[in-house]
Amino acid sequence: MIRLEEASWRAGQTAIVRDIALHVRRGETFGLVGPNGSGKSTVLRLVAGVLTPSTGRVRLDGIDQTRLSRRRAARMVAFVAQQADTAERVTVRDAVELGRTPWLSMLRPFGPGDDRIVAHALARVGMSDKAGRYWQGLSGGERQRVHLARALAQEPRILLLDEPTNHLDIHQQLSILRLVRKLEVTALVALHDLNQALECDRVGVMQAGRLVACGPPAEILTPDLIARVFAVRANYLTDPADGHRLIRFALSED
Ligand SMILES: Nc1ncnc2c1ncn2[C@@H]1O[C@H](COP(=O)(O)OP(=O)(O)OP(=O)(O)O)[C@@H](O)[C@H]1O
Repeated sequence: MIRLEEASWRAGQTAIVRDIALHVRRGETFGLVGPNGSGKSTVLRLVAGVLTPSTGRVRLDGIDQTRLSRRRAARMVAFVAQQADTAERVTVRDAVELGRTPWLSMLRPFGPGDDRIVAHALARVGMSDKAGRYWQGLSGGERQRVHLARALAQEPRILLLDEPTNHLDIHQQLSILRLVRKLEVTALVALHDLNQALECDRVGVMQAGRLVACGPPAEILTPDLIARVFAVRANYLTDPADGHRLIRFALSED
């Protein structure tokens, strides 16, 4: 469970996110949407503990994020940031094995159980056949999937994903989102594609550093809100094949 209590973060004198009150329930997949620069990544970084709130609080399963030891936080939360990088001379398997680090110690070295978890994580993102490849030679989408596999190998209770589908082909986009929804984790996911956001349990909408709406996607992502926040015209269409609803966008002036 993730709870932000009136959390704000300032860079110098500039408020980047303000008074964010947000509760992501255990096991829920929560989509965070908003225009470029509205503060989505900053919220994720506050939850990850990369940033500390200037005012307010972030609680993870009831515990104040600032009171968690690094090791405990690393067991609890996995964060896949945008444009995350990795040392170049590692293989895909090495990169995913790093996800096991918070669980290892002198008395609990890497063992067959960890090997199985790593193999399973690679399989879940469809990268088993590339486990021996070097990071350097991977495509953008393959790197993205390896980062997700590392996060899965971490076996976190909370998964933070910053635009996980960017770089991915359409099959991978759909399968990664389905995977995240199926996982028994609390997932907070920053997304640009509002049709993908429709598949989340709930969504939060960021605008200019504030959370301006929060709730079930079909109730929140109305044409009116989309026009106000994203400055585009939105129409809901229904797929005649299966009745699935989707949004079509156009510039307001068209
Ligand atoms: N360390 C910082 N110092 C100054 N400004 C910052 C800092 N971090 C973020 N910002 C600014 O805060 C705003 C919010 O940034 P953030 O990355 O959270 O937005 P975002 O919604 O994730 O954007 P995008 O959709 O483009 O990824 C941006 O205008 C950004 O330039």
